[in-house]
Amino acid sequence: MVTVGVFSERASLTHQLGEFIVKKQDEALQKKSDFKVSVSGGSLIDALYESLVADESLSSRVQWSKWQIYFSDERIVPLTDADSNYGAFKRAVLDKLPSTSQPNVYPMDESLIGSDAESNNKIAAEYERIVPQVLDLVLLGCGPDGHTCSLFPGETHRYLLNETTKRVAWCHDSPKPPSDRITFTLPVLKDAKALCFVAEGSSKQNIMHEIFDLKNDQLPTALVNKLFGEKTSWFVNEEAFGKVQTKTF
Ligand SMILES: O=C(O)[C@H](O)[C@@H](O)[C@H](O)[C@H](O)COP(=O)(O)O
Repeated sequence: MVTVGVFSERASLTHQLGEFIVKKQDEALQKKSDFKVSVSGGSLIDALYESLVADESLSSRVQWSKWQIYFSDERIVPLTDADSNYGAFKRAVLDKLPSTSQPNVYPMDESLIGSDAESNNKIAAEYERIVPQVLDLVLLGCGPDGHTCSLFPGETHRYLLNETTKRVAWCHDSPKPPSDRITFTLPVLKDAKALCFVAEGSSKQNIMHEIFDLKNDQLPTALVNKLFGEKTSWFVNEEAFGKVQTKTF
């Protein structure tokens, strides 16, 4: 069963999200010397800033130097490009941390960017090489179409959901620009210890209804709930959850 927290105030959502992440960090650090986490792009990144940097009661408990940070998906653009997920995370979070308290961050190798399929496949393969088998926590967004990572709904994109060998794959036709991306595939989510979605705002109402009431597992997000529900948590606000009827997740 999926765990869902619905919040009326943004500050409570980001605080509880931060508590959740710090708990996962502490659990990981009780057993080993690092916390392996991946982040996604989109509005999640601002929520992470609010939770882990701006929230003073939490920021002092984040042991950044023990974090190993990966990207659940990345757009194939230079890391300084406005579209880069690494770039967005750097500007919102990393640049706000003191130089003495920086995490280890593993961005895509931008030196491999070319303009053909071969270089895009190589970028994915190289990223797969550095992503650990087991992540302690995978942080995910949910698009208004029900995508997560760069796993999109629909037949055109099924090749990514069906991927069982490649753990990181080239997404060559993303309906959300830019078109070329790399993305974790389901095997990475399967092996991770915990998965956590953040979804906010009224633009998510229809898709939340499809995911939680209709349980339409053609949607990658609903499929993640179905396959990995026991280790999946959602942090949503009341606007996003406005049309959801069910109380059993
Ligand atoms: O690079 C990306 O596009 C993201 O990783 C993507 O999967 C994102 O998480 C969702 O689209 C939700 O984004 P919003 O929260 O901004 O709607």
